[in-house]
This record gives sequence, C-alpha cells and structure tokens, in this order.
Amino acid sequence: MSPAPRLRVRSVAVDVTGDLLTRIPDEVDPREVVTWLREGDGLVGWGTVASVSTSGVDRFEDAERWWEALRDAAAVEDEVRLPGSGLVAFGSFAFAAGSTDPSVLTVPRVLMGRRDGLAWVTQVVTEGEPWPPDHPAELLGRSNPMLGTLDPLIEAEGSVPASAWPGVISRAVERIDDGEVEKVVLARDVVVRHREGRVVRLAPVLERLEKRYAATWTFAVAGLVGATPEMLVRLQAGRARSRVLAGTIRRSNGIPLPSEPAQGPNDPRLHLVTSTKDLDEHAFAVRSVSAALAPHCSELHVPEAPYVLELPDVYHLASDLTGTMASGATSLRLAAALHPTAAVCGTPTEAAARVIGELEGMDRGRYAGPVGWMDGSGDGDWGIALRCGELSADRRSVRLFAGGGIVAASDPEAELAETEMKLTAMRHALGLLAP
Ligand SMILES: C=C(O[C@@H]1C=C(C(=O)O)C=C[C@H]1O)C(=O)O
Repeated sequence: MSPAPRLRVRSVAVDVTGDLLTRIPDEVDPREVVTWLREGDGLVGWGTVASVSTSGVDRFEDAERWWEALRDAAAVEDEVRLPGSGLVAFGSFAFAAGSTDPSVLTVPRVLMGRRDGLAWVTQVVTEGEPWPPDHPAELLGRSNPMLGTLDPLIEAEGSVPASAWPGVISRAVERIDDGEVEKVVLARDVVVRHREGRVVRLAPVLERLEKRYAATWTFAVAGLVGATPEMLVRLQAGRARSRVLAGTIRRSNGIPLPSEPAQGPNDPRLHLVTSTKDLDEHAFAVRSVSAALAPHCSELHVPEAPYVLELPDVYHLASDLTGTMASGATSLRLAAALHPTAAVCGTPTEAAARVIGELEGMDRGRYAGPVGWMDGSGDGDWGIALRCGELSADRRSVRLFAGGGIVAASDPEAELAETEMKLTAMRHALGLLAP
C-alpha cells in the first residue's frame, strides 16, 4: 500500500447555478471523474491527487488506515464547513474479498459541491505543489459543449447469456429447496462497447442518469458509474441512516412520476405490498442491516412495514432505518460492517456468498459493493453500487450488471425479466434505448 502523501486542501464558497456535471471537461480521464449527486445537489470532481488500491478481506480496513494517515497529515482550510467540504475521499469497494478488481479510495484534485443552495469548490494539491492559477470560481464559468452528445455504443452478451439465465435461477431455487440457503441474490452482466473503438465518455451518461432517476444517487468512482436507489449507510453528525430495498415489481408502463393514482386491484404496488415472496425477501434484508447497525447504535429505529419506492422502471419495497451512533465508527467502517447485506448477497450470508460464487459464473467486481464518499470527520454517504456499469481499464467498454433476490417461490423467467428491467437505467443512460 502506498504511503499517504501530505495534502493541502482549500474549500471556498462560490455562486453556482445549473448542472454541476456540465463543468466536467471532456479531456478529463473518465476513470478520474467522481460524482455523488441527487436532485442536482451533491459533489462532482475530477483528477487524482492521492489514491489507494486495496484488496482481499482487509480491503476496508486497509483503506481506512490509509485515510486516517492522509487526513492526519493534511492541512485543510475550509471556510464552508458543510458535509462534503474540506478533505473528501471517494471510494468504491469490491463485492467479494476474492475479486480481482481492486477497491479504491481516491481524493480528487477539484471537487465542486452544492447543498441547500450553498455551493463551494475544493482544490487539493500535494505539499510543495503550487495552487492552480485560476480562482476556483472560474472553473464554474466553463461548461462542456459535448455533454449532450452520447458515444455510439453496441451491446454484447456478458458472462452468462440471457437465454441461460433462467437455468441458473432454477439451480438456485434447488439449492434453496435443499435448505442450503434461504435467499440468494444472483446477478448477470452485459458488455457495451464503443462502436468505433474509442474511449467512452462518462459525463453524458451521468447527466442522463441524474435527469431520469431523481430519487437515486448518481455516482461515479474510478470508472464505476450508475444511479443507485439503495443507501447502505449515511452518517451525519452522529446519526446513521440506511435505506434497505428488496422486493421488486415492474411498473406497468412509463407513467410519469410522482405517484400515480391507484389503479385498483391490478395496481402493481398493491401486488408488491401484499406479496409474501417479496415481503419475505425484504424482511431478510432489513434483518441483516439492523443486526449489523445495532452494535454501533444506542438507539435504532426499524420500521414495522416497508413502503413502496417508485423509480421510473420498477417499484421496490423500501425501509428506512435510523440510528443514534454510540460506537464512534466512521461511515466507511459502518459500510464495511453492513456489507454485504441480504439485499445483494442473501441469507445466511456465507452460504449465499458461496452459492453466488458457484452459480453466477463471473467476478462481480465492484458491482453491489459500497460506493460513496467520506469527509475528514468520518461522516459520509455509502450507497450500494447498483444500476451501474464499470468502465474497462482501456476505457472503451462498460460492463453493466443487474441482479435480483431469489427465494423458494422465485420464477426463473420472471427473474430474467427483473434483471432486464434493472438494466434499463444504464441502457437508457448509454443511449441504447429510445428516450
Ligand atoms: C441486485 C439488485 O438490486 C437489489 C435487489 C432487489 C430485489 O431483489 O428485489 C431490489 C433492490 C436491490 O436491493 C440490482 O439492482 O442489481
């Protein structure tokens, strides 16, 4: 692991209107774009002033140790003092300890933030490096004229062809019937390439995700890009929150949000909140999150019943848990304690992870792992990397992922359809589907 450099950090308040994504210059390496956005607020940055790669079972602890050393050595001038100002690292962690894909914590050179009408720019240099010549506000005067232009892409099968997916699900249901696991979450991938073999630009993809998926967190970290509806843990001023999703049904059609009026007995939302299969799947996920959060909290509120979260393509059963922190753990440590929840792995965890390894036929990489950011106080947001794709090392292709929870009552064809619905977010953002 590389030693942590000494950093100088300054955050200054600025005026900014419009989309933060328009400020990402096209010449920036797409794997160095970092984003965490929801409804226009959040963080957008680029460049790498310091980063660490970790792997294996200690990938979280090693990253945390590096972060502590970096933070302790940094000289920070922060006139903004909001969550996300000052020194901030973005992170993305592999789902499995055995993954060949490294986990990453990275500190961008430039980070723009906006929160409740206040905006700021953070710049970071290493000790001995000069500050960039431009005033931070000048960064915001620029906008990228190519943001609306998507790259021409083509899609190919992934590790397991779609036609073979129902067979994989049937094998999982057999393992459940045999009593090896109660629930297992299985995912598949598809690969999307630039038609002309060029680098895939991420900023236009992020813009489309953010516009269409307002109720999600649009993220980019080290080439992993997506719009996740699932918050693994948010830690802010001693309060921890987690949004658990599990149980999914397709929306009947593209009726615009917000809330459609009830459609009577055939309303899919009604079906979802009364489906024993989905409620069971959901209960497993809520139990795994509350069991992992409880040791860190003096008080933890777990809702008795889930609500329906509406996304443009699917409905999910959702539960928001809130806790008062007692352990002093950082947001990253909490994320590590929570990962993997039964929403993305299964129950019991170890047996489910084994079944995933045997049946999925692929390395998940950083899909379904924690993705997010953390500031110098340890506060931050860590989502679960879902509805996402990972840009290849040569930046010319993106691997998209989607999965679903399998329980005894799961139907293999319906599970294939569910992964197709979940792939819609990235396919749409990449321009592979009509608007
Ligand atoms: C696994 C994914 O989603 C997860 C699985 C869900 C389900 O099985 O119903 C719902 C939301 C997520 O927790 C994915 O989007 O790839």
